Amino acid sequence: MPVSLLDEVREMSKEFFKLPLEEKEKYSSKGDDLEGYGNTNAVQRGSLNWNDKLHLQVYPEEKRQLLCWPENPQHFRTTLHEYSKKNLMILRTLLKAMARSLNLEEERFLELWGDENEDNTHARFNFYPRCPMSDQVVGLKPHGDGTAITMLLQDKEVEGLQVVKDDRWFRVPVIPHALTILVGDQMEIASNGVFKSPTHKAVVNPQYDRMSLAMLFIPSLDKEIGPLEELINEERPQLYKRLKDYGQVYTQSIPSGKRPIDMMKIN
Ligand SMILES: O=C(O)CCC(=O)C(=O)O
Ligand SMILES: [Fe+2]
Repeated sequence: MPVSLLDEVREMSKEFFKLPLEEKEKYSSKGDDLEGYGNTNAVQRGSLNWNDKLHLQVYPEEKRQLLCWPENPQHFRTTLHEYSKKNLMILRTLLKAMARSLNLEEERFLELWGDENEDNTHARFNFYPRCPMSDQVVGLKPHGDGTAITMLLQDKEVEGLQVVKDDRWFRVPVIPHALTILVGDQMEIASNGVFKSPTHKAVVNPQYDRMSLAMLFIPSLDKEIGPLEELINEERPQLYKRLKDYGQVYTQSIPSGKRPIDMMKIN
C-alpha cells in the first residue's frame, strides 16, 4: 500500500466533512438504510455520539450506491476505489496468516470472507469535530464490531481510539503509516473464541478534529458462520452458535445494552 494513498484518503475525507452541510447532505442516506452521509445512527449506537459519518458499501461492486458517493472532492470516488482494492489484498494476506497461526489450512478463513463478488465490504468514514467539552461527549460509544475484520485507517496526528483489555481502557497509538486491525465478532465466532473482538471506543479531542476510516469486511449474508470444526475439541468445546446474517443479531441486541456477541455464546 503506497503511503501516499493513505495520506490521500485522509485528506479527501477531511475535505469532504469540511464541506457546507447542504453539500454533504446531497449524499445523505436514501431511504432507510445505513448508507450515505449523516450523524451516527441513534438507534444503532445510542444518542450521544459526537460523530459525523459517511457510510458506503464498496463490494460487491454492483451494490455500490453511487448516489451516495461524493463527487466533491473530485477524485473521491476513484481514490476510494483504489484504496478498497488495496485493502482487500491486505485482508487476504492477513486471513491466510491468521489461519496459519492456528495451524489451519491457509484458505480456511478465506473460504468464509474475502470474495469481492460475494462478501460485503463497507467503508465507514468517521469525523469527530473538536469539542471544548470533550470529556462530556464520546466520539463513538464502546462497542465491538460486527464484522469479520475491520481495517482502520486512523488520523495521522490525532489520537482517539481506545480498547479494553483486562477491564481497563488502553489508548491505541497513532502510527502514521500503518493500518490498525480490529478483530470483529464474526472472526471471534469462527475461531471459536481464540481471536477476540475487542470492545473499543473513540474519544474526542478538545483542540483538534479527528478522522478515521473503517473498512468493514462482512461475510455474505447467506454464508453460515460458526466455529470451525478444527477448533472444536474436548478441551475447547464449541463456544458459539452457528448462524447466517449476524447483522440481524447485532441490530436486535442493541436495545438490551448487551454485547451482541454474548447472544451467540453457548452456555
Ligand atoms: O475512529 C475510530 O478510531 C474508531 C472507529 C470505529 O470503531 C468504527 O467505525 O467502528
Ligand atoms: Fe468500531
